[in-house]
Amino acid sequence: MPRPKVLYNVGMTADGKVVTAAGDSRISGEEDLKEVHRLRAEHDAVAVGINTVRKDDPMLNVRLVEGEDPIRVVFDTECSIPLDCRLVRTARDIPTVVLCAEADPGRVEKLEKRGVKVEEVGACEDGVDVERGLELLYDMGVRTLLLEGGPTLAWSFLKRGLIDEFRVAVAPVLVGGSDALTPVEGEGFPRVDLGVGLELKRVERVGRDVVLWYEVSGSAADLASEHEEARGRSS
Ligand SMILES: NC(=O)C1=CN([C@@H]2O[C@H](COP(=O)(O)OP(=O)(O)OC[C@H]3O[C@@H](n4cnc5c(N)ncnc54)[C@H](O)[C@@H]3O)[C@@H](O)[C@H]2O)C=CC1
Ligand SMILES: Nc1nc(O)c(N)c(N[C@@H]2O[C@H](COP(=O)(O)O)[C@@H](O)[C@H]2O)n1
Repeated sequence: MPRPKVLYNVGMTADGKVVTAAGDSRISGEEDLKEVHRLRAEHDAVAVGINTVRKDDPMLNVRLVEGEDPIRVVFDTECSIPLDCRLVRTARDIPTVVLCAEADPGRVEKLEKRGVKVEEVGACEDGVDVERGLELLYDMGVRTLLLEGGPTLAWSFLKRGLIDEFRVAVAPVLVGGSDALTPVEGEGFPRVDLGVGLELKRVERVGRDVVLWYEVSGSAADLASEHEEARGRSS
């Protein structure tokens, strides 16, 4: 089934964290944030997991450069997105879609009254069925998706071969913290040779940050089936 092309973008410290153990995720420098807004404007939709909404209360719009706002998408298993978060409060002005596994009709009504489109796409082992969710976005006309995290949702995409490109802005700061999250969390692959291979396409200095832009090497579908086979062989 066709799905949108997915770019996963994060801001990371030089020691590999996307948020401190205490919850501060203001990592990218000013110039990179402008680039992120450019990327938002170039994509049909931008997606995050519900924890990112809870922790950051993001806007996910285009405001640091000129450009159109993308559709904002939240992967929210139980449709628990707070009614007073900024995404919901601005859903009448910027298209906002909540993809959930299942939803209470009363909750759906409250969200839809506020302009949010709620789609029940069913569940997978991690939460919302991501493959079905991407197919549905494709049916809605979304051809390009900017995945902005967080790392738990990113693992769910990655292990299914659903990330095509990875862009990381490395900030010149070390924060430590064994509980501080990295760009991809979840169970992880058991061996390095089972990991998703990347090909470096570009390195650039953006303000004080260094941006690394990778393509997933090989087709995502091939990688997903290779990983399945290899995981079968290793267990
Ligand atoms: N530095 C950066 O660029 C970024 C940092 N962050 C930080 O990451 C943190 C949030 O990340 P996480 O805790 O990893 O949460 P997350 O934002 O990835 O959300 C995970 C939650 O989404 C729901 N979900 C629904 N369907 C799912 C699926 N198929 N797979 C996985 N989860 C699914 C589940 O309830 C799950 O607990 C925040 O502290 C935020 O500040 C987030 C984005 C970018
Ligand atoms: N690229 C990048 N660098 C960082 O340092 C970040 N903290 C993030 N965070 C992502 O952007 C969202 C905030 O968006 P708004 O400024 O509110 O529009 C945040 O929730 C993360 O998804 N990204």
